[in-house]
Amino acid sequence: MLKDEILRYLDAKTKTIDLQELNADLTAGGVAKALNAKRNTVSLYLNQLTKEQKLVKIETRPVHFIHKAEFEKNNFRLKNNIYESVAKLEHENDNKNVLKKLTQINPSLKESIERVRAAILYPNGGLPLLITGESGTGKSYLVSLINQFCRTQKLIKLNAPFITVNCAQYADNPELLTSNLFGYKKGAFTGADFDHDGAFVEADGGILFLDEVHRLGSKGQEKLFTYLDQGVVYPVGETKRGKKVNVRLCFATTADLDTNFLTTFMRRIPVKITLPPLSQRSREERQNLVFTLLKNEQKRIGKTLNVSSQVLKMLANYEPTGNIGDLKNAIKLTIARANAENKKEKEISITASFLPNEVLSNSKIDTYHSQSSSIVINNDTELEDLIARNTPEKQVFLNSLKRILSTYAQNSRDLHKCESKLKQIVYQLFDTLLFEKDNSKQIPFLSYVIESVKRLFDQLKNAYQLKISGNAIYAVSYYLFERQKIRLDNTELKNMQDLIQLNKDVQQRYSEVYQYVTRLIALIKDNLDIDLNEIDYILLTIYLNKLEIITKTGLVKAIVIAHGYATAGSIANVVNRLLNTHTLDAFDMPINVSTQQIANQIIDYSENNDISHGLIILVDMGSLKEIEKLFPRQINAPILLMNNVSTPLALEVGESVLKKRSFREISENARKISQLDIKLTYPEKNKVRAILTTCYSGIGTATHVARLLERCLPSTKKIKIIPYDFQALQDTHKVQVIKRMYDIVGIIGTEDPQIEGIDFILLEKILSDKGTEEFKGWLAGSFSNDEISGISNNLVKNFSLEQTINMVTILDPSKVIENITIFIQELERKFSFSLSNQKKFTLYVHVSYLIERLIRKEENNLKPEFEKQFAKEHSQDLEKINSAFSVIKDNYSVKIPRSELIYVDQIIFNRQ
Ligand SMILES: Nc1ncnc2c1ncn2[C@@H]1O[C@H](COP(=O)(O)OP(=O)(O)OP(=O)(O)O)[C@@H](O)[C@H]1O
Repeated sequence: MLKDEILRYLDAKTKTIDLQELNADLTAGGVAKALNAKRNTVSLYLNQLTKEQKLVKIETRPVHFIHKAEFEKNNFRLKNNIYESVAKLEHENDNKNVLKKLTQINPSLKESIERVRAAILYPNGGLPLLITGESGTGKSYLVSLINQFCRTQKLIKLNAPFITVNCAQYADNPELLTSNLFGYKKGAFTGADFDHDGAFVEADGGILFLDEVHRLGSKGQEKLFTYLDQGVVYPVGETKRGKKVNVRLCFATTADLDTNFLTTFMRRIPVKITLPPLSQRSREERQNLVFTLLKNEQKRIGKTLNVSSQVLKMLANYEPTGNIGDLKNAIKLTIARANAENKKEKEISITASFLPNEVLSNSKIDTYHSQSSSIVINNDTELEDLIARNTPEKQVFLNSLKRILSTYAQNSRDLHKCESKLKQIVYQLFDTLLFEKDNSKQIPFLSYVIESVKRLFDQLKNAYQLKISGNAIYAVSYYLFERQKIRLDNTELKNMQDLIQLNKDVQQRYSEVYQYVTRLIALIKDNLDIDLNEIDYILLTIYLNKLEIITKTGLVKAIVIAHGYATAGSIANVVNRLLNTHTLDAFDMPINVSTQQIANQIIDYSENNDISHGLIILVDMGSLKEIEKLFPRQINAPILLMNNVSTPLALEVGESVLKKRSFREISENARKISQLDIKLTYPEKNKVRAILTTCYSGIGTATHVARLLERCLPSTKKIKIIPYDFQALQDTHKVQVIKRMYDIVGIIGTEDPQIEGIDFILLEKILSDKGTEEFKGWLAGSFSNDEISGISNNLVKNFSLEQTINMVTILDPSKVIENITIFIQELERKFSFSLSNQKKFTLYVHVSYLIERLIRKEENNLKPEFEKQFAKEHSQDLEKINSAFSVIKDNYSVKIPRSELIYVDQIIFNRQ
């Protein structure tokens, strides 16, 4: 069939490909001509084969096609099957470091590999190399890596030959071996009917690998001297005119060097290395090899592997006589068996029952490493992540850092392009530190760090009025605990410039979380004396951004400023204790402090605390006039300034803050307590433009929508995106406060809160022509036309359903969509109605977020009385919703709490 023919043809052509000079043989026209077929039909098949991942398409002009597997065999792995250019394709070449990678996985080979490198890089064609080692220790494998290394380092041409001759195949016929190696002349022996070039001539310009070289015998070895000494080979039957060839020689043998080789031959091979058998490798190294082989198999079959800890342990302890070769076969067999039993499953569990008998009986009992847990290996799992489980913390840390920086550099230093990849690396790092390292021991310093981080988080929560999930405390504590052991010197951070740039990008991209992290790091430096730098800003910000950090709906901040050693502090203390919560902050000022210094203190406070809901300042001075004047415009919140502070006044204010009284009420009540001046100022001139996001199903989803939107806007902060609780937007008083603080441009959400004078765009309509136009209109005052058209392009990218769901969950979005679609169909069937698109969209967003919350065991609480009453009134409907959730419950092993059923009911029926 033509399609197969095309594949065979390109397979052959790819063998000798030179990426720098792609020729016409690899184009549709070239293929059509060579196979004498119609160009259109050939094009059709070429594209089909590309889709089937058998070919790789390079979109040069004209377009070229190469055989993927053949290319990867000789060169490097390709992640995609379509590339814009040869340069883009070459970008994937991480084989430059194949030898380095080998030593990362096999530390026992480090010294040998150093010598191999030195031999290869030796001027004028390198030095011959002899590799010894038991069968299956990886001799041939090492030579294949040497081959890749030579090509990618451009030591030989990309299409240079790589010829292997297994001398064992000629065990009984040394003459045949010699003639195959060196060639022969016509008539040299019976049957030599024509001149024949041997392997040496074939390998000219490339690599010749002689495996089982001890089978060469002494005569064969002697014949090699001529080449080794003069670079010339003499075909059998030719004694005068030798042929000059340039071949890099690699030899391998399982035999003893002293008894099987001529000493004169041995003397001519300057570099000899021995690969150790599995039994002489460390447990970590054997485990690394198991990971490597498992990952290779996973890639081959394309399914997710869930490998039990028992299997991991047994494989790591297996020391067969056939070494890595046998280990590889055992792993192949195990996975084949597991796969055969679970043919239809996309994820296969690899348990001990699938292991071959040899592994079960030969694997040593493991008593020492009883900690290890099972692992999941899927398409996204990188070998580095698996290896990290075995590596010392500093190495894990450095490896992650290097991967972050190289990913960033490879993506043209554009955070948007590599955001998800970076997140994956960071989450993996934290997971490794949290779950994989042996944290079971009681370590006093770790307990101290946990206690301190708890305290620091409390301060952070107070400063910014945040709600931070409990996980964060442990994740950050373990991180810091490991981090303080690591001292990084500058030589380890070669890409300092990139680091600084990435840090800036992260700051812009996640400005809100970055602000918290900055404060957190300052607190850590002060309290725990751990030295942190840009790296930590980047890692902590990306990690904490993943967790739910929600600004609690608005408490006003209040501070007491008084002269004297502890006046302000003691007033605030009393009030905080009486109110049983941290409500007031305090600043004690020296007696002779200037008003300007006080103002500076306040500005400083406003920069480190979330005062967006307002700031009350209680001072002990007689006149406010002077202070008020000193507040420059940068304090961007309403400020209520009161003088003559006393404990009763502070208590009244503290209580009012907790009760969320308005500034007007607070002022009136304060006047009842004492004689005082009160000034209220609004930052009218500096009002920030803001777009609000809201979602019927709660602040969590609104926050996610806000993040999606932030991704679309340039990071100029000309417009703030603020998530708001839908219920809060129903409260006219709260809306008034928001309006006073911000110039609200519009609201985007899943339900219109119907605020007078403020435009609303339905989330699902934002991509419609009308929605996008309206949104662009909102931006007109703040951005240039170019920026606006960039933003509208970003909208299309970020607001597809898949993207939206991708953003709100860590789960596989396509699976999530699939399951929610079934859930919605079930709902419609059970209630015999059909939901509007808007409702469906809301359900997709809400339920995907809900699944993730349930997996993380975070609940969305309702007031108990309300929940009870609601459940009583609508029990049948809640039951139907619950049973429609079966698909979600089964697939994610979660239970749906009653409060969540009520949320869904509210979305469907708008019931309050
Ligand atoms: N470090 C390694 N990482 C991953 N796979 C390896 C490694 N070393 C060897 N292998 C794999 O193990 C198998 C056996 O290795 P190889 O054939 O290179 O061993 P050998 O020493 O040449 O054996 P023999 O002497 O029997 O020819 C091969 O399939 C190879 O791909």
